Amino acid sequence: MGEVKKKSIPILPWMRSPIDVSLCENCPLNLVPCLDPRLEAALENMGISSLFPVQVAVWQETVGPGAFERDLCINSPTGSGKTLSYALPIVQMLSTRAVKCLRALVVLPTRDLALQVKEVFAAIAPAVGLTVGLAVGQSSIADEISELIKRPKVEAGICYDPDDIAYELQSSVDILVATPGRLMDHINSTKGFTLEHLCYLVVDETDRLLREAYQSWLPTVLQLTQSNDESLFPYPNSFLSSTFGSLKTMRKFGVERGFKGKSHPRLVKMVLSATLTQDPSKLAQLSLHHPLLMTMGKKRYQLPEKLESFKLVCESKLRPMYLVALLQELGEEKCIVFTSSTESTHRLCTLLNHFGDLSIRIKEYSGLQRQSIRSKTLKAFRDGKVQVLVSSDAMTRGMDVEGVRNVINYDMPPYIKTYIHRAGRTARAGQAGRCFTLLRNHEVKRFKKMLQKADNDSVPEYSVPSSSLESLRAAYKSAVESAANPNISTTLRHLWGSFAAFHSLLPS
Ligand SMILES: Nc1ncnc2c1ncn2[C@@H]1O[C@H](COP(=O)(O)OP(=O)(O)OP(=O)(O)O)[C@@H](O)[C@H]1O
Repeated sequence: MGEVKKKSIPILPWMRSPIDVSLCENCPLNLVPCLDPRLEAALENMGISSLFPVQVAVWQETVGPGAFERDLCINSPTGSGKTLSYALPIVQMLSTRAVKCLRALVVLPTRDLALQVKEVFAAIAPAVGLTVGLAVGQSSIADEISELIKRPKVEAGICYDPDDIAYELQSSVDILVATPGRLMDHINSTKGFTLEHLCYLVVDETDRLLREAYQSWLPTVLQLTQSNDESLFPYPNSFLSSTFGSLKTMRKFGVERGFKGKSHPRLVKMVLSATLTQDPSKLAQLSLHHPLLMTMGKKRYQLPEKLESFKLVCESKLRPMYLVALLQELGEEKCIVFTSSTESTHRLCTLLNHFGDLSIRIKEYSGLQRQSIRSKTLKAFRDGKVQVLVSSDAMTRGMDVEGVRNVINYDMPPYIKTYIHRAGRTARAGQAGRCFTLLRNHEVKRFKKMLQKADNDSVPEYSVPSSSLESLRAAYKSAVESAANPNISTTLRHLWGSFAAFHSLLPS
């Protein structure tokens, strides 16, 4: 029997002729056409003096001659400035709005990422009188509602039924940054929360958001923002509420300014990723209008220009020692260490913290932790009080921390996409950075093949001095031995299970 050929997914026709963002150059702010001077000043306050290529290209397709005619799919490397590429045109377009209502929705997969993106909007939107809200479940739902919905003043002591005044409730925000779960909570049960005026929908980290259904948030948002004649309901309100429950977010016809000759603006969609999916069935979920693909260069997978990749080949049992030796080599530089799961993150971190005095502050950053602990850790890392974060993939995608010079893959990433997102925590915004991957012998070939997908044909080997390794043996032995102590915690005993085999390698 002949070899079974892997079925390749056909590329959608519009994906075959992308706009090459790498043909754009940085553009000084004073040369950006139509940029509101108040936004120019806000950007300068952020330390930004010119727009990056992806920002210039998106500006041209939105505020510029493109005039938001097409939905945009932006596939541009990690750290290339995708957040501002959508935040700036949206804020510019909304700067002339007369009435406050929710007009832009940005959806991100994690709370930390949403907080980060909100900060970018918050740095520019107030300059033109716009308000940005957050729906991520960081505070109680009641607190979030009071941030998002403006309630009419009520005479002291008079109780009222919110249903009676629902028509008076207004949005307190023009732009909302949300995670899917909390967004659905507000759609389903927050009185006065409506998507009927929504003009812009941004789906950031698209491939991850499309992979996980999150209570069907996307079909719900698309359904609630459809403009069609049916939204001119001839039915009484009682029918509406019995049919749709509290989903009073039907888009009204003609309530907004016209858009390109139409009586109602189309909902403009912008979807972004450093590893955008090409899968037609996934993209179909977005119901894109005449989509335009924007990519950096011709290759599907791109690593940041100034990223250097290295491999360290070592025996499985010696990896903790190699890791510590490498961390010591890197000295004070901020570093993120990636493992394959939250469990191994926890185990590795526990081991590192029992490694004697390393003079390196190392912290775990994991989805198993409470948000308050994670936020504290991230702040300490940003402030330089912690040098090394140990994490698994889910928590750090899209994370932007200034000064991260190194990324270490303690466990080899399973896919090139994973490598790109991990490595992309360094070498951001045109800065240099290094990504080290610890490999076992049997992984070397697979790793080489994987990196070839990102046009990286040869990854040099990085060797840690054998003297450093030698000097760590005793500390490693005692960490392993303390793990064997029956009086210590289950976690350490678990570690002992993993590392007991290493005993034979230790000096007697
Ligand atoms: N025009 C600019 N000038 C200087 N710095 C910028 C500019 N635009 C963005 N930056 C900075 O570049 C960094 C990366 O930006 P951003 O987080 O938007 O990247 P990204 O493309 O979304 O990356 P990822 O795919 O990893 O999420 C941020 O620290 C941001 O402040």
